Formats: sequence, structure tokens, C-alpha cells
Amino acid sequence: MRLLIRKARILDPSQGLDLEGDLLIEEGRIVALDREIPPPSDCEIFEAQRLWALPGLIDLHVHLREPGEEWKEDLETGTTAAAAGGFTAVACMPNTRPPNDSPEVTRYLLSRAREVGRTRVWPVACISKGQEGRELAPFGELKEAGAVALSDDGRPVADSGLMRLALEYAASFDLPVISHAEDPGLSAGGQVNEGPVAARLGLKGIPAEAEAVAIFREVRLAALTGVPVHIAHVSTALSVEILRRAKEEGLPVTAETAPHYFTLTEEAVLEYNTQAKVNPPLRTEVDREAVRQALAEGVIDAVATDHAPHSPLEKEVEFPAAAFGLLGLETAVPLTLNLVREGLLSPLRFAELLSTAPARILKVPGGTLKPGSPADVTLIDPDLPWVVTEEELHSKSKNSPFLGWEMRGRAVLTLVEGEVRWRLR
Ligand SMILES: NC(=O)N[C@@H](CC(=O)O)C(=O)O
Ligand SMILES: [Zn+2]
Ligand SMILES: [Zn+2]
Repeated sequence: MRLLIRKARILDPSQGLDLEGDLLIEEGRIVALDREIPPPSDCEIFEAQRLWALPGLIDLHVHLREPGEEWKEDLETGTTAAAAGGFTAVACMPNTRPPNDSPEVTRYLLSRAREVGRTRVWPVACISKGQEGRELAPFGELKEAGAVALSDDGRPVADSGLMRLALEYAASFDLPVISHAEDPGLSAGGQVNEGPVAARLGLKGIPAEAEAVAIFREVRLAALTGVPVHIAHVSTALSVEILRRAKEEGLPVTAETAPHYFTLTEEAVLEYNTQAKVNPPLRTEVDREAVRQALAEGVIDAVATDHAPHSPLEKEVEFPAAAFGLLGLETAVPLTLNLVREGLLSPLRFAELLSTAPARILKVPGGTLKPGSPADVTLIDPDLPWVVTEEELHSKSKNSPFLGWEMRGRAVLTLVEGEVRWRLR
């Protein structure tokens, strides 16, 4: 099958390309990219005027809840939501039941992905057995089974010595390490950002320092070991300053943030709105502004969603009993496009944050439209207005703080290896 995408705005950070042109796809690969490609015989044509064509978006941080919490999400619904959000690949975190700390779980995820996956699935395995922070998981076996990275996401690795060992051991298997940076002593019992909002609600706060202290530890461990560390879900101005300094020192540290941190503030939890309860918590306007600047300046390298589905069982309860986490896959594109519209990001930087950088951080294929590459392509209508409703969302859960929001911009076509995995209406 051949497909010619015509007159799109082609954005490919891997080649520094931002041009209006055509993209020819054949047998699952990109075979040509040019200002104008004469349609070959026997070719389907997709007219893409006013649309953006990007290397398939890659979400390096999602929770698919399989195995063990399939009432919230499963591999099929999670990857369907991903494709609808414009993603061609997702990296799934290991805090499942059981956690992905064994080659059996990794292999199970990959076999489910082959059977029902709508996108590529890159399993992230545990740093520690059972995510208990005591003993390292079997990195070599996990890598052999198909894990692409390591993280105890959902929980921090509290023991700094164990984290150092994890970095050294991970390096010998060339597995990236992703840190859920949280000092558990400082965050213990916390529900929302520490400050006036927490006080007003009568809830225990989580200070910015709980994140900063942990990020500083990872920065120093990267310096000590020379092994790269990737920081998950950066939420504060203080964290941004630590990362800025680390980068100035030339240390091998990368970081992601999520759209909720550059869109919302702690005000979203007023009235005990559990849909906005997330870890790390939504912070202040100063933090939000710092995160936005960090994305523009390159201090934060990538946008990930931290898509964390929960059912009403976990969310429609009193605030302290509610689970942390919110949906992200289907709202990331319009929320990140807001930063383009505000003049903070160029369209090329947008593509970098959501595709090329995640591929580089995870060391997985993708993030490019170079001829010869697999045809993982996302077409976005950057202006399309739509409203977030439960019916629109493909995720099994509906825990989005953006329900009812008017959005602008949406994926209209998602191709994985040239196959249509999502087409808007
Ligand atoms: N971010 C969250 O609030 N929740 C995540 C865990 C995590 O990402 O740390 C979850 O698994 O629900
Ligand atoms: Zn986390
Ligand atoms: Zn997470």
C-alpha cells in the first residue's frame, strides 16, 4: 500500500525541517519527503493542507494499569487513547499488580501489545524488586525480555546507595533510568502542594523541597557515577533551578514535565476536586511559569503525560482517600499547542518535546521522518476546536480535570508503520 500525504507543514526536528511538502509512505516506511512528490500510480492520497505532519508522538510516561488494575485501563484502551491523542508509542510504567519486575511481566505486556495494542508499547521495568526499594530487579533478564528503561515510578527509591548501584548496574545494560523524584519523609501524608491552599483546605501539604531534594540527589549521583538520569514529572521552580545548574555543569541529566504542570495551579484542587489530585501536586503560578520557561529554554527536555487512569472507586471518595493521578493522553496535544500559540515554543520545538526528545531519552527508534524510517507519523490540525467530554475520551477512566474544557488542536491521523491507528471522523 502506498500513501501520499500532500501539502502538510512537515515538522521534523531530527533534520531541522519545517517546510510545506509531501510525504510518501510505502510498505510501512517513509520513502520520500519533498516539497512536491508526483503521485505514483496506485496510491492513496491524503490532502493535508493546514495540517502539521510530525514524527509519531512518543509518550515516555504512561500508566496502562495492566496487569492487575484493568478496571481503570488496559493495554487496549490505553493505547487506543494514545493513538487518539496522536501518540504512536508509549512507555508504560511498572507500578502494576504485580509490578513489572520480572521478565514474565515484561513479556506479557509485549505479547498483549502485539495482540491488542494500537501503538507501540515500550515497557519500563522496576528498579527494585516489588518496587520495595530494597533489592535491585534483574536488569539483564528484563532487558532481554524487552524492557527499554528502569523506574520505580509511583514510588521513589528512598535509599541513595541503592540508587547509585542501580545507575551503575543499569549502565552496564545500557538501560535509561527514570526517577520519580520524591523525598518520602518530606512528602509523607501530603495531599496537595504545601502552602495557603493546603492550609485553607485543612490538608497536609507536600513541599516543593520534597521534589527538589530528590532531584538534587539524582543530579549528584549522575555526577558521581557518570551515568545519565531522567527526571519524571518536574513540577516546581526550585526543581527547574537545580536542573538548570546541572545542565550548566554538563551533567547527564534530562527531565520531563506534564501538561497539567504548565496548565493548572493548585487552585484546581479548591473545593476538594479529586480530579486534580496528582503526585507531584499541582503547584503555584510561579512554579507553572518556571516550568513553561524551562520548556522553552531546554532546561526541561520533554513533555510526557503521566497518564494515570483511576476509576470512580478511587476518585469519588473524600479527598485524603482519593488516589493521585489524572488522564493525559488525549489532552496533551492541545494543551502543549497552547504554548505555541502563546509564542513560547516554535512548532519545531513542540515536535521535539513530544517526539524526538522522548525517543532520544528512551533510546528507542522513532522521532524522525527521515526516508527509510518506519512510517510512524502524526497529523495534527493545530486549530481544530473541540470540547473534552467523557464520550470523547477513549480511556476506560474519565478522571480528567479538563472535562468540559474547550480545546484547540487535535490529532486527525495517527499512523504506526504506515497503518492507520486513528483517524478523526
Ligand atoms: N502521578 C500520579 O499521581 N500517579 C501515578 C504514579 C506516579 O506517576 O508517580 C499513578 O500510577 O497513578
Ligand atoms: Zn511518578
Ligand atoms: Zn507516573
